Amino acid sequence: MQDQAANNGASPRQSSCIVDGPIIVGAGPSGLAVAATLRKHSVPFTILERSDDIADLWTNRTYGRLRLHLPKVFCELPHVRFPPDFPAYPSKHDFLRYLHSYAAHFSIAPLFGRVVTRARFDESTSLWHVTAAVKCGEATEYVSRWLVVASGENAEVVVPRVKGRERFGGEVLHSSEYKSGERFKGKRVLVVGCGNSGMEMCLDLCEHGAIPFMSVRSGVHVLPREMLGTSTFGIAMKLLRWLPVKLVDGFLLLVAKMILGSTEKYGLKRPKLGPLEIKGVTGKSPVLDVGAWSLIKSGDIKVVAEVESLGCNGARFVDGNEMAFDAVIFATGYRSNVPSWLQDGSGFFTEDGKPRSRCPGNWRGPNGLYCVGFSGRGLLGAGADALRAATDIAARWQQQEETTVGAAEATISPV
Ligand SMILES: Cc1cc2nc3c(=O)[nH]c(=O)nc-3n(C[C@H](O)[C@H](O)[C@H](O)COP(=O)(O)OP(=O)(O)OC[C@H]3O[C@@H](n4cnc5c(N)ncnc54)[C@H](O)[C@@H]3O)c2cc1C
Ligand SMILES: NC(=O)C1=CN([C@@H]2O[C@H](COP(=O)(O)OP(=O)(O)OC[C@H]3O[C@@H](n4cnc5c(N)ncnc54)[C@H](OP(=O)(O)O)[C@@H]3O)[C@@H](O)[C@H]2O)C=CC1
Ligand SMILES: O=C(O)C(=O)Cc1c[nH]c2ccccc12
Repeated sequence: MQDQAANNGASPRQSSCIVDGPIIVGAGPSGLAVAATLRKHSVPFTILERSDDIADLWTNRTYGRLRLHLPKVFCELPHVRFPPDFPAYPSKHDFLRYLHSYAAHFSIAPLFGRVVTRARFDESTSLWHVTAAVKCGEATEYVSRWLVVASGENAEVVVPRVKGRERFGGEVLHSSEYKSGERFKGKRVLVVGCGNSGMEMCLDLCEHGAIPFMSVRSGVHVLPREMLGTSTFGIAMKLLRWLPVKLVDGFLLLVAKMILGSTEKYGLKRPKLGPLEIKGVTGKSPVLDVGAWSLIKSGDIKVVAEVESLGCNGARFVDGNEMAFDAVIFATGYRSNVPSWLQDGSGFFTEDGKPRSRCPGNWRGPNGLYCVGFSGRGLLGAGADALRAATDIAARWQQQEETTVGAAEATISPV
């Protein structure tokens, strides 16, 4: 890394350095997988990570009971298998252990505490200028030919504006702040949202003696995590090799109905598009049930309508019902933060901060821009993107090195 200027005179203080190899934004699974693959090709890199450790989402923004909900073979990063003693569905602690040893194995040392606030492409030099806020208003500009966006589809929380929220006297939190149901024992808790987070928190609340209510707006596909002893996801992947997605969805829904019964009867309408098709088209994940469904059937988890407003001690719903609650937890999902920092002149990303083109053509943008972990296919998709992006960068890096060495040899060779 080459230091360019101590301070350009602008306020706040900003230093600038040209880095060797690409700049990677984010040290989650995607950023680590890109770095590992670059390491294999002997390409240097710089990772900028806002938090003070790797895998911030998994370390700090997930609940205690979380397990991978896809079988382990679908969650491994490129080049390193999970240890053989890992369970079929590793816990978040298992997964974190793996990620730390992955980073150590490839000697990946991100620069922590660097919040990327701006990235712009300079047409005149064909270089990316990436600004990262460090602390106390200080900032550093990193300059490179290549920029890898690996900041995640789940970078920021989504909390809807609900009328009367400021009047509600109980605790309000987002699922990313929820650790365990222990402290809600005996409390009436409204969980807004019925994705995997909403479902699993309701299950956890029940198991800790709380009284959960799950507010549903538009419904969701609930699938058993396993069908006849085999993972539903694994079956779907196998069938997709031979059959179109609509047929596979039809099969999954038929078996789900046989195993779970009708979900509509309990207030969970199924979307019009099938579970895999809707995941591909909108990114909405089906719920892979790990136990909440039977508690919905037994009435321990109560399904309620969309929230209309909050009051001092409870909520009003769009169907006119009103109920008292001690706490409200928004399990309303996440969003990308790319639009807040990437100046994307070419419109490669949408306003939602996801690549405009669909998988598999979504990992490479113009001008040395790459995008890893935005294919809506979880860790499996992140690993595939990482391999493609890092291999492409490595080829260009090698080319550049050869040109530079060639030019240097030409300069020093005797005439
Ligand atoms: C609760 C939960 C459970 C999940 N379970 C599964 C599962 O079982 N299987 C599966 O396949 N997928 C799962 N997912 C999907 C999840 O997106 C992936 O597992 C994985 O975390 C994606 O990795 P990533 O590196 O792309 O993003 P992240 O893990 O979100 O990592 C992005 C990193 O970028 C950093 N960052 C963001 N913005 C900036 C910035 N401006 N400057 C600097 N750094 C920044 C973040 O701090 C973070 O460390 C789950 C998601 C959630 C929320
Ligand atoms: N064990 C595991 O592996 C787990 C994996 N995950 C994954 O993490 C990702 C995020 O999941 P999750 O946190 O559940 O988020 P999701 O985006 O999947 O679900 C959000 C939920 O909140 C609802 N919602 C959003 N906005 C509003 C609003 N304004 N008013 C009312 N309801 C609203 C949505 O309803 P609507 O459909 O109407 O918009 C939906 O039910 C997913 O990929 C998921 O699969 C999460 C937890 C556990
Ligand atoms: O946890 C998620 O939502 C994931 O992104 C993993 C995932 C990728 N493809 C899927 C299809 C069905 C269910 C989960 C996933």
